[in-house]
Amino acid sequence: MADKQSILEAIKVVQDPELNKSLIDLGMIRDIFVEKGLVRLSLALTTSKCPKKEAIVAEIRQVLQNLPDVSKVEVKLTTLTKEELRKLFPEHPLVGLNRVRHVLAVASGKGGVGKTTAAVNVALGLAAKGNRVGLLDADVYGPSVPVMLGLNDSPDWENGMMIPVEKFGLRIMSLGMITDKGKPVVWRGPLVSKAIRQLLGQVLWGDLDYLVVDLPPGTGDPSITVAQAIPGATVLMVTTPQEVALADVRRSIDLFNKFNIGILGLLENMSYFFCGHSEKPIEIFGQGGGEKLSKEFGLPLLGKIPIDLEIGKGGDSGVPLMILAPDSETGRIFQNIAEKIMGVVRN
Ligand SMILES: Nc1ncnc2c1ncn2[C@@H]1O[C@H](COP(=O)(O)OP(=O)(O)OP(=O)(O)O)[C@@H](O)[C@H]1O
Repeated sequence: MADKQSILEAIKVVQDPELNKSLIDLGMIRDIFVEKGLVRLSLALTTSKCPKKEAIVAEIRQVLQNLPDVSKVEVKLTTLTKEELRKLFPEHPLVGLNRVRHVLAVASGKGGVGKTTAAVNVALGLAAKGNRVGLLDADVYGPSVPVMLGLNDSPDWENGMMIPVEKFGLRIMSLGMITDKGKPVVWRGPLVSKAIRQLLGQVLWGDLDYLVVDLPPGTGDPSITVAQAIPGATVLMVTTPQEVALADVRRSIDLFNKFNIGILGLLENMSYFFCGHSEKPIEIFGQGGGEKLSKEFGLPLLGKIPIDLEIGKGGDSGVPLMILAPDSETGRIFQNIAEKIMGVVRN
């Protein structure tokens, strides 16, 4: 006859997939009730938004229904209290960057070159390859990730921690989500550092292969302040092909080098355009900028992204290109960039 003891024994093999420990050892199984083949129990999760909760419940059901005299299993979901969490994990294991393998900070020499567009579509490209990906919009001048991804929600708070908003398979947080909407914010150094520390340290990022960070544009303090606040971040530098843009990018690269922040590679955006009347790409903004920088600094050029009206449409409609048309020519370029990044920064 199944009893409380045999139920506990059976569930012992079920682990929390993010913490890799038995649910029993974590104290997550409680209020077990057994009667005439019915098992009722509560599962206390680290967060109610746990992305794996259905999978955990399915595994509990499976192991219990394998017991000879269990016919029905009812699982009630609750969460661990703040005190329980603190006791279990003096430092919560899913908060901050503890379980983030790689941080990619997307930077640019100046504004408007397509840094956010690149950050969003590269993040989606990495997610499409099966990676767990977060996106942090740390652009103090104008956080535009919420608009590009059509997000209006504020993050939920639980036990004093922020839970990233989930969309298109990404875990997303934006400076725009923690400021009062419609109120302009003047970000100065200490305020920037504080806000970034909060976004990094108080958010339940969980287990991530990549956290893509949209840095503030330009060679000024904010991009360095933000990049410095993120331990182990490597930079993806976005440029456009024309000579006048290169001076700013050079300054930006020099600055990152000076602060010992590693640069992974370059992305050239708005490289060419197909007008529809000819097969020949038109290089509206000149050519060769990305290659030139690549040679000068010994950095790989990870991709050349064309001017594509679908990118603009995607940016305005809240549905980015990598969701609208992942297999279009430009979509395949982003897929290729994601593959190259995975080749350079492997787990
Ligand atoms: N390759 C492209 N083809 C067509 N439109 C593009 C392309 N790249 C960016 N855009 C458009 O250009 C505008 C600026 O892009 P984006 O916001 O990504 O630039 P940014 O460098 O992040 O700007 P900021 O410096 O303000 O943060 C957006 O409307 C975007 O849709």
